[in-house]
Amino acid sequence: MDPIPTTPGEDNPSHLHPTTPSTPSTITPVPLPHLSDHLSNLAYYPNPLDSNPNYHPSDGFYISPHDVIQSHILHDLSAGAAAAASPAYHRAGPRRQIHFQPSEVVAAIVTCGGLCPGLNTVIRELVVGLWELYGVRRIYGVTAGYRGFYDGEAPVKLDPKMVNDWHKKGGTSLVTSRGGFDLGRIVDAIVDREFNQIYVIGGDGTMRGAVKIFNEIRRRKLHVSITGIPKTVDNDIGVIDRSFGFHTAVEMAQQAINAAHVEAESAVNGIGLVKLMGRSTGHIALYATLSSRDVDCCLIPEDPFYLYGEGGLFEFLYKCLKQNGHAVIVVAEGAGQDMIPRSPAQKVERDESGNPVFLDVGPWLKSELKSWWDRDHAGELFTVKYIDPTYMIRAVPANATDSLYCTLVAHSAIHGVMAGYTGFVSGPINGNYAYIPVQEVAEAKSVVNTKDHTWAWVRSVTSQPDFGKNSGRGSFGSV
Ligand SMILES: Nc1ncnc2c1ncn2[C@@H]1O[C@H](COP(=O)(O)OP(=O)(O)O)[C@@H](O)[C@H]1O
Ligand SMILES: O=P(O)(O)OC[C@H]1O[C@](O)(COP(=O)(O)O)[C@@H](O)[C@@H]1O
Ligand SMILES: [Mg+2]
Repeated sequence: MDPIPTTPGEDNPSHLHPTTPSTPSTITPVPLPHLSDHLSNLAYYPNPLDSNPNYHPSDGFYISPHDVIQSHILHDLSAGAAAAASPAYHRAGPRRQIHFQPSEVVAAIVTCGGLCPGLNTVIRELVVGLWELYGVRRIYGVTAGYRGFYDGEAPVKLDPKMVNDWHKKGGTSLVTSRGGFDLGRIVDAIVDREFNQIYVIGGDGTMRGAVKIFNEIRRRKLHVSITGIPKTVDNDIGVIDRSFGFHTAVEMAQQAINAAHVEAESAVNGIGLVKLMGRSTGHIALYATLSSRDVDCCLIPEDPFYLYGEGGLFEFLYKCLKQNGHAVIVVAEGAGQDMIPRSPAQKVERDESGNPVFLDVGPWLKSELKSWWDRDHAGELFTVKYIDPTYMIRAVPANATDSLYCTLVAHSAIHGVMAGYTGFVSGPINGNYAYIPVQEVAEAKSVVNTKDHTWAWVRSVTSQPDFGKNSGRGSFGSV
């Protein structure tokens, strides 16, 4: 493929990079790193989609640097011009000119951190997309997370035939791991294996690692693009609307909540207690509660609760039992951690990636419930049925909605990397796919906002106490 000469105009490769829009606008795109930031004399080529029989690129097909997505689409018009000033991100999608010649691409795909429904779908779509859209033939899977770059099995050569049915399987066929982030050895391995496109699929920790790799690539002035594809079953990554796999996990959680409800309803003073994943955020618990409608109380890390006293959990539950004969509680694994007694060693325990290791809130709460009943209501029948679906909500293939997301996010990543962008993440912002600097994603965190309408909605469907308002009044004050 012949390089494109650099002539002024819309097709000038300099337009692949953020520029000042031709019409004055109050919207300034968030700058997106590009290989040309640290390398000079890059060549550009026509996009092979021009000659792909399945595509007929017409006006508007290719995304220009002037196509942006605003992060805030809700405005208070009384705030005047200031209302429109919110970060705008470059829109994801194919560019008219690409920087990588497909025959020179050596792509590496790696999955890191915990599982999430859809991981295998993203891998499949990266392989098929690189192969079919751009004609890339050298695609490798790095096994067992970041450590796989320099340790263990050699990268596996991937092709569409091999990954054909991966989307039907939960987990990651490339295998994943925590820890094992050795920056120097990872970048050395990238150089040794001549990888020039790195697709990193992972959560917040993975993105922090990707920032470091990106910075090291720039420091060494390597001709390597790196991109992050955000994966988090907890939905704890900021900037993007949500991660793939989150909706699937919420859907899976319904089975546990339904079972807890049936058990609770079928007992005298029955309590169904369900613990759901969510290390430091309660998104899964919240969405599972709202979609179920059988939940009486949703406990999340963002809304510290207490057990005894006026306005506390037990007072509320007693009311539920007297009114309805049963109650269903959903608790996120990160909730109530400050109330669970722990040894000094447990206080500082971390997993291999440095994440805090939590004590199990489920059995603790079950035991507290029993102690409360024995203490305050001895002689009355009481049952607690505890359900912990743990890995069952994430070790499954993606549902249809998440599957579509996986394809769109994988293709977005490919188009961006082929255009020479680097150090970025693809993800939906207000329903449209955007490119976001990986540094920004690594620093952003998505937590449940207990001041907004959604949390008010939870409280209105559950009628659970406003623990924040009442905090300090119970014998386990919130912290
Ligand atoms: N601050 C960090 N710097 C570099 N690497 C990190 C950092 N935090 C986590 N990692 C690495 O990213 C990978 C996944 O992190 P982890 O927290 O386990 O999962 P997730 O990415 O899903 O949040 C691990 O290999 C871990 O060592
Ligand atoms: O897979 P492990 O190491 O048992 O960790 C379980 C944790 O993984 C999570 O699914 C989150 O994982 P990530 O940080 O990889 O997104 C949490 O909900 C849960 O606490
Ligand atoms: Mg994480």
